[in-house]
Amino acid sequence: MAGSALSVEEFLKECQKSGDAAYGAFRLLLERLEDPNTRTAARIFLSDLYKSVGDSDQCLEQYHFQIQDIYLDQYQGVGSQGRKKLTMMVIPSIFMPENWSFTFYEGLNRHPDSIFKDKTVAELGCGNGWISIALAEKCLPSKVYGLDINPRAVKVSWINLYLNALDEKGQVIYDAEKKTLLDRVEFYESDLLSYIRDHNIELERIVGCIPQILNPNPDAMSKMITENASEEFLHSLSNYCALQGFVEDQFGLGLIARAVEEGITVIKPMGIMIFNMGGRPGQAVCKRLFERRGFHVNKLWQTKIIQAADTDISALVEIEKNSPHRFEFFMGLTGDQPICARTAWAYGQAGGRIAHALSVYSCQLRQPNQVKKIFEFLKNGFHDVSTGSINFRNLIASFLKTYHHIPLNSDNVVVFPSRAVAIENALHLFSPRLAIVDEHLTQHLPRKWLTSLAIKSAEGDDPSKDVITVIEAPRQSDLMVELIKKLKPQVVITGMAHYEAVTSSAFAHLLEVTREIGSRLFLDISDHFELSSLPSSNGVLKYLAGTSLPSHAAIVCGLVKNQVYADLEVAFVISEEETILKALSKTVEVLEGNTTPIRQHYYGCLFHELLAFQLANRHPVVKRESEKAKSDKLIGFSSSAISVLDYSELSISGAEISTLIHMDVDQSFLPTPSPVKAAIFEGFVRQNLAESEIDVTSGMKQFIKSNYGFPTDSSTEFVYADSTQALFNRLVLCCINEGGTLCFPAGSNGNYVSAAKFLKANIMSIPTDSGTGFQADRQPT
Ligand SMILES: C[S@@+](CC[C@H](N)C(=O)[O-])C[C@H]1O[C@@H](n2cnc3c(N)ncnc32)[C@H](O)[C@@H]1O
Ligand code: MET
Repeated sequence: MAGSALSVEEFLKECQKSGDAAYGAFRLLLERLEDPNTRTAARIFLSDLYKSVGDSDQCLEQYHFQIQDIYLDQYQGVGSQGRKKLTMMVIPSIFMPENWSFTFYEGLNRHPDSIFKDKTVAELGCGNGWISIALAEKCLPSKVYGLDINPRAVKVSWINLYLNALDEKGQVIYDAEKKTLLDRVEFYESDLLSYIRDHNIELERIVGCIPQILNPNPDAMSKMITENASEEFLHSLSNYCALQGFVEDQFGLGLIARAVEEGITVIKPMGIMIFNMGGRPGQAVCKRLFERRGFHVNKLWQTKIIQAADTDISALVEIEKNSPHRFEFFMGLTGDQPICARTAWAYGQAGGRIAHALSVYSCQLRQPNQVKKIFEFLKNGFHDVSTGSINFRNLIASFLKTYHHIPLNSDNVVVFPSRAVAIENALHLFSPRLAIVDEHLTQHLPRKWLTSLAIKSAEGDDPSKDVITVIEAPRQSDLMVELIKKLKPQVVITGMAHYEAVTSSAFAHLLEVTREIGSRLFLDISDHFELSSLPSSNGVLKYLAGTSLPSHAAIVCGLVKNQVYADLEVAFVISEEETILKALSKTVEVLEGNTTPIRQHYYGCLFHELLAFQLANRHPVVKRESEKAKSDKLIGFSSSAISVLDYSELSISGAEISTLIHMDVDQSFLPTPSPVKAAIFEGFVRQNLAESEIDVTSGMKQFIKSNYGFPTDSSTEFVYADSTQALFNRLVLCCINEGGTLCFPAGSNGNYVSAAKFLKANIMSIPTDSGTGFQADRQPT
C-alpha cells in the first residue's frame, strides 16, 4: 500500500494502536517521501498531520510519535545565515532530544561554522537526525553522514530530512549555494563507523554523542538489533553500551574509545573529532581517553545537567565496588562537592536530584601521519617488527646508515637493557685497576668500586684480585682530559656536554688522548641521540660518518630521550672491533638473559617508522678497517671474566656449529598482550605522562602485599629485574655486598653458575645425590 495515501485520521488511528504500529505507519510514509512521484503529497501530509496534533506530549502518549520545532537561533550568533527553526519528529523507540543533545549542539557551535564548510562529516549516533540536519543547514558541509545503530532512528532521520528539505507545500528549499538538504545529508544504519569503513569514505570531521554507561543488564546487549526488536530494547541503545574490550570499559567509556580508534583509521590527517562526554568518570579520565590515542584535546563547552531519568547508573556503582575509582556526581545543579556513584544512586533512589558535568571535547591528532601509521601498525601487525636482537640491531644500524651516513651493520651493535648495564658490564669485562667515569654515569655502579682506594696499587699487584676502582670526573672534556693525563686510567667512560658535542673536535681530542695513554674509551651519546625524522647534527656521529671508530673506543647510547616509561629504556654499544663486540654480547647473555622484547618492540617501532620515511641508502656498505690502537698499552679482558664467558654455553660463541638450541635469546614467541600494545601506543603519542603514572613500584608492592601478605614497609628492599637471569645476578650482587648466601641448584639453571663467577661471588658447591632426593645436608666442598 506504499502508493496509497491514508487520511490524517486513518493515519492517527493506526498510530494509536501501539508504538510499533506508529513506526509502521511512518515507514510507509517514508516510502512515499522517497518516491519522487509521491514526495510532494507526502510532505504536505506531514504538515497536515503536524497541524492536527500540535507538539504536545499528549500526542506522544496517545499516538506514539511527536512532532516538535527545535529553535536554532539560541545557539547561533547574530546575523547567522539559515533557518531559525527545524521541525523534527520522534518516536519512543529512539532517543528524544534532551539536555545531552542541546549541550552537544551548543558545543559544536563553539567552533566557527567554517570548520564544517565544504567538509565531509559523520555524526555517530544521530538519533532522530536533528543535529546532522542542523549542521548541514547552518554550516554548508559537502556531506553529512548521520549514522545510528538503531534502524528505526535511521528511518526517522530520513523522514526528518524530507520534512525539512521541503517546505509545507512540498517544494524543495534551496540554500545559499543553491543546494538542498537532500544533497547534503544522508542517513545510514551503522555500528559506529562501519558504514564509512565499508564504503571507503574519508572523513574530515567526526562528531558524536553516544552512550557512556554499561547496560545494567549485560545480556540485553547481545540481542540482535533489528527494526522489529522491542521498543524498550531499541530505546536502551541510546543510553547504554556493552563492554568493548578497551581499558576505558572500566569507566563506561569503551564505546567512545572504540569510536575514536575507528575514527583514527578513517579520518584525514588534519581531521577534527568532537565528542559529547558526560563528566561522571572525571575530567582527567575523559581527556586521557583522547590523549593516549594521540590527540590534542580542547574543551569547547562545559555545563552541568541533571542525570537523565531514563538512565540507570547502577553499572557505575558496580564499577566502584570493584575498583578504587570514584565517579563524580553532584547533589543538584548547584552542588559543587562531588559525590560518588553509590551515594548518587542512593540519593536518587530517595528522590534527590543528581547532576553531573557534561563537556564537549574537540580533538585533533598530533603528528597525524605518524600516529595514524603507528596506530595501524600496532593494531594489525605488531609482529611485523619482530623482536630479537638481530632485527633490532639491524634497525639501529640502518638508522645510523640512513640518517647519519655511518656505514655500520648489525654486527657492530650490541644491545643492552640499559645504559647502566652496558657500563657495568664493560667494567666487569675489563676489570680495570682504575677507571674514570663521568659523574653522571656512576649512580648505578657498585659502591665498592666507587669507594675503593686501591688507586695507587703497584703494577706488580696480583691481577687476579681484580679490584675495580672508579674515579668520578666532571663532564667537561678539558677537565676530563686533564684527569686522564694525570691518572692514566685503563678505562674511561664519559658523556659530553652539549656545547662540546656540536662539532667533532672534542670527540677527536678525547680519542687522541685516550689512544696515547692506552685507555679504553666508552663515549656515551645518549643525550645527543635523537630519534626523530630530523635529528639534529651531532659531532660524534658526524665524525663516524667519515672515519672509523678506533679499536680502543666504543660508543654507548641509552635510548632515553623518546622513552615514556622509565623502565622502557634500552641501550646499545657500537664498536668496530669484533672481539670487543663478541665479548660484550656474551656478558649480556650471561648476566641478563635476553633484553626484554617489549623495549625492543617500542624502539623497534620507532626506528621502523623513521626508516619508512626515508629511502634506503643504496650505496653498498663500505668495509672499513678500524684503526688499531697501540695494543701493548691497552688493557685486555680480565682473564677471569673471559674464562667464564668462554666456558659458558652461549648462543653468541665463536663456533658457528653448535648442538645447543637457544630458545630465549633472540626471539619472543609469545604475542604481545593488548594492554601492553595500548600502553606502548600511548607511549608514542602522549608527551605529558606524570611520574606517578609511569612508576610501577607502588603497584607491585601493593599487589605483593594484598596477594601474599608480604610486608612492604620502608625497610623492605625490593629488587627488580626484567628476566630471571637478570634477577639472579642482582641477587648475587646483593649477597656480595651484604655478605649473604644464595642457594640455587647448579645443574638445571643454565648459566647461573657462570654468572655468579663472572660477578666474582664466592662459590661453593654442596654435593647432593638422587638417592637422598638431592637433599642439601652435607658440607660444602
Ligand atoms: C544520546 S543519543 C544521541 C542522539 C542525537 N545525536 C541527539 O543528540 O539527539 C545516542 C545515539 O547513539 C546511538 N548508538 C548507540 N550505540 C551506537 C553504535 N554502536 N553505533 C552507532 N550509534 C549508536 C543510539 O542509537 C542513539 O541514537
Ligand atoms: N542518558 C544517557 C546518560 O545519562 C546519555 C545519553 S546520550 C549518550 O548517560
